[in-house]
Amino acid sequence: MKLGTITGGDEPQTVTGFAIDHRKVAPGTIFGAFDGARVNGEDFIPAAIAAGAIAVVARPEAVVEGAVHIAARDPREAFARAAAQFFAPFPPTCVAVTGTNGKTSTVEMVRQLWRMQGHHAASIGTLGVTTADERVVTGLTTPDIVTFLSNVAGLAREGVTHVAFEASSHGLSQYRTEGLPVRAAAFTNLSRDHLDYHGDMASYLTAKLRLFSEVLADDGVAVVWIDDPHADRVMDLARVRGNRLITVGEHGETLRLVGREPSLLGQALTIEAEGATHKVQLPLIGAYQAANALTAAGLVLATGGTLAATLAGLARLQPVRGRLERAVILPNGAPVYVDYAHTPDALEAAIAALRPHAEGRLIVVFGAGGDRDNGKRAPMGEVVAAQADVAIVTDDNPRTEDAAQIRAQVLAGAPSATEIGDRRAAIRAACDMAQPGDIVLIAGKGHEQGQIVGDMILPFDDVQVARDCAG
Ligand SMILES: CC(=O)N[C@H]1[C@@H](OP(=O)(O)OP(=O)(O)OC[C@H]2O[C@@H](n3ccc(=O)[nH]c3=O)[C@H](O)[C@@H]2O)O[C@H](CO)[C@@H](O)[C@@H]1O[C@H](C)C(=O)N[C@@H](C)C(=O)N[C@H](CCC(=O)O)C(=O)O
Ligand SMILES: Nc1ncnc2c1ncn2[C@@H]1O[C@H](COP(=O)(O)OP(=O)(O)OP(=O)(O)O)[C@@H](O)[C@H]1O
Ligand SMILES: N[C@H](CCC[C@H](N)C(=O)O)C(=O)O
Ligand SMILES: [Mg+2]
Repeated sequence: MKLGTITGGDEPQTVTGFAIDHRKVAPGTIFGAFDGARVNGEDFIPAAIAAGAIAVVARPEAVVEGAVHIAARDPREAFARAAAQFFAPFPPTCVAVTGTNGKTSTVEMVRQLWRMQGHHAASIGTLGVTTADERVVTGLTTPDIVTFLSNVAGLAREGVTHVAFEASSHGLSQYRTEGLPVRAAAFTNLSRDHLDYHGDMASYLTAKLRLFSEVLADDGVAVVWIDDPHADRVMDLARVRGNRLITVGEHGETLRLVGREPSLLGQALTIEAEGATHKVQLPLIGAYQAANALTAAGLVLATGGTLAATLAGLARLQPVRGRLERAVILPNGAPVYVDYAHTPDALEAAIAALRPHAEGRLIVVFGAGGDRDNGKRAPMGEVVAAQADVAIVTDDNPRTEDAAQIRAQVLAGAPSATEIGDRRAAIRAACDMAQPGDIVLIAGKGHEQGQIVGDMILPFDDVQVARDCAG
């Protein structure tokens, strides 16, 4: 059904659009008034109506005068449903990925695998909206519901039939990715992050599980990286709802990873599937990239891909921007890698990925973001202090916080680390100390193009800065 008109006033009125920010309301808009982390959207209802809103989705107790009040206990959910009716149709095959780490990598790999199988595919997430032809940056991992639905509908109009999107925990708890049928949903892993927003690990997990308990279609497929300790929770939900389950990993039923041999430019995977043993040369390094590749393969199998084509596709995967990306090789032969690790678990995974390739030392430059979970800072320091040979603590998007204080909280977990606040100077110091056989890892910013200080975004690209050091 297409939502075209709204009744409740004197006569039906034509709906022209949806907005959750009163500054984006035009005549004919349906406005969603949500209580947020900073302000209460209900305070902007009069301004939205003055700007032409014809209906307002808000809690029953909100005051709506001069427009239709669509009252709902959970206005975000009700708004998402209505907006989806307005923006439909969507591509027939949409899949979602949640988990603390690996969402961006997995959706990008799914997009690539689908494309290799001849589909018109796109991915949406931290890197923006990516199609075969272009990448448009949106700013958030999961954009707001209006941007999300209009983007997905726009892709359908362009002929895209397959979309893989990231469902962040923030996005799931704020209903930013609702309303379209999700044919398959994947879980990568759960570890510490975002507790500033969710409070504790149990609530953080609950937010992620909503993808499986509510968002995944009744006849959808749950794809699970089974080696994560929280995988059982996802599988329980799938069993209760009667969803088909695809499990991947060392304990996987569908794709069982029985061997992983690092090679110079990638790794040889041995996978048991459909009663046979398959060898795949994955052109990406690190256990974590193998995990994401298998999860992506699970999603492709869930949406009609054959085993043969999907496993063959893994051997042709292109690297994901900013994820163990080799930025440069220094004149003395030491490589410099850029990775988006910004949690303790991710740092451990990135360091473990590079360790087999380092004949000498592993030198790690890292920091923690401001206005984000401060409880992850010391554990990030601990991981690097324990796993790397040289640790350099620097700044990574201090935002509105005091950068020196963030560094001190990281250093609390890595007391012997070197502190160099200026990120460019820190990267230069790491490159200067690298000897032949060493590896430099610059963690935290990956693909990011700026350093956020206060409300300014100062241009900054780890890859470019590393190249400057080499030249
Ligand atoms: C904490 C958080 O997630 N905030 C997001 C959330 O804001 P909120 O609902 O709490 O909004 P609010 O600012 O309190 O305002 C409440 C309501 O009033 C409306 N409003 C507000 C002001 C005004 O003048 N007029 C008006 O109508 C707002 O549009 C909103 O609907 O909804 C907004 C619109 O969707 C987001 O822009 C905003 O993201 C902020 C900027 C943010 O930094 N979010 C980060 C933490 C985030 O979401 N990150 C995850 C990544 C996680 C990961 O991948 O690891 C992501 O998915 O991107
Ligand atoms: N499966 C995994 N297991 C452990 N660590 C991982 C895994 N996948 C990725 N990582 C680490 O997390 C970093 C971010 O990866 P990616 O961007 O794919 O995750 P994400 O879930 O999209 O992150 P974000 O929440 O910021 O959007 C990588 O650079 C790597 O260090
Ligand atoms: N999606 C993550 C990205 C963190 C990247 C890191 N560079 C930082 O700023 O902490 C977040 O918003 O928490
Ligand atoms: Mg991401």
